[in-house]
Amino acid sequence: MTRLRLVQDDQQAGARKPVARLSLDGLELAGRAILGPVQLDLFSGETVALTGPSGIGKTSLLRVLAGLETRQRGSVERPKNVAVVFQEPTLLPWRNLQENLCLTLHISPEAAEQALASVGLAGRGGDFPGQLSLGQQRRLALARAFAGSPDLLLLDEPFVSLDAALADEMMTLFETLRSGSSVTTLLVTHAESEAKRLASRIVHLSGSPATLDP
Ligand SMILES: Nc1ncnc2c1ncn2[C@@H]1O[C@H](COP(=O)(O)OP(=O)(O)OP(=O)(O)O)[C@@H](O)[C@H]1O
Repeated sequence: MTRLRLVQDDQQAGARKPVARLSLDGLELAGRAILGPVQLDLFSGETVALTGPSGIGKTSLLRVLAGLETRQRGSVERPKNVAVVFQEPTLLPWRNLQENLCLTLHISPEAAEQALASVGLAGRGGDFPGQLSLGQQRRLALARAFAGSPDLLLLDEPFVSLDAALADEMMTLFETLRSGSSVTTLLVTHAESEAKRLASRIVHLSGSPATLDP
């Protein structure tokens, strides 16, 4: 049985009220223990990187936080307005870019156009997702996440399998969008360099048996 351990730098915890709080006793999927006891508080405006080897349970933890996975034991507190960006952009292929933004975020066409412009897609609102490169689709997915002004942003390896130049461009874009917002972010990543560049705090999912280091 895989058991997991979360090593968390607790310096920032203090008495502040977290924006999101995960108090997990465990998560079993298909009869297998995936996650053990995990306590994770996310505080206002911070970007926390969640790292760990492949298959350890990073995406599962993110899904629990997002409310997409409900089979866990334990409690999750999250704000109302949560945005999730997955590895693969999840755009509606039969809707144009402007509709993709307006329909999912309930924002005006003008706000949608502004969001498109913020990621270098000005004037492309009438195009369909299939007409975009993967890099452009990923930029749009990021723009959509920020355009909804989320209180909590959950990113699941949004820069993975991009060439180095494009990954760098995406990270710069993320930094720009984040600088105009007070969003609290959890970023799942394999890449130490990415975590160091983007995160104010790094937590590491690892170990067997499942325990939580102080
Ligand atoms: N719906 C599911 N049913 C059964 N097992 C699952 C399910 N989803 C994930 N798992 C298993 O849970 C474990 C953790 O998967 P998860 O995707 O959370 O890991 P990860 O750390 O995000 O991996 P990677 O870095 O490779 O994306 C894996 O062994 C996976 O096979």
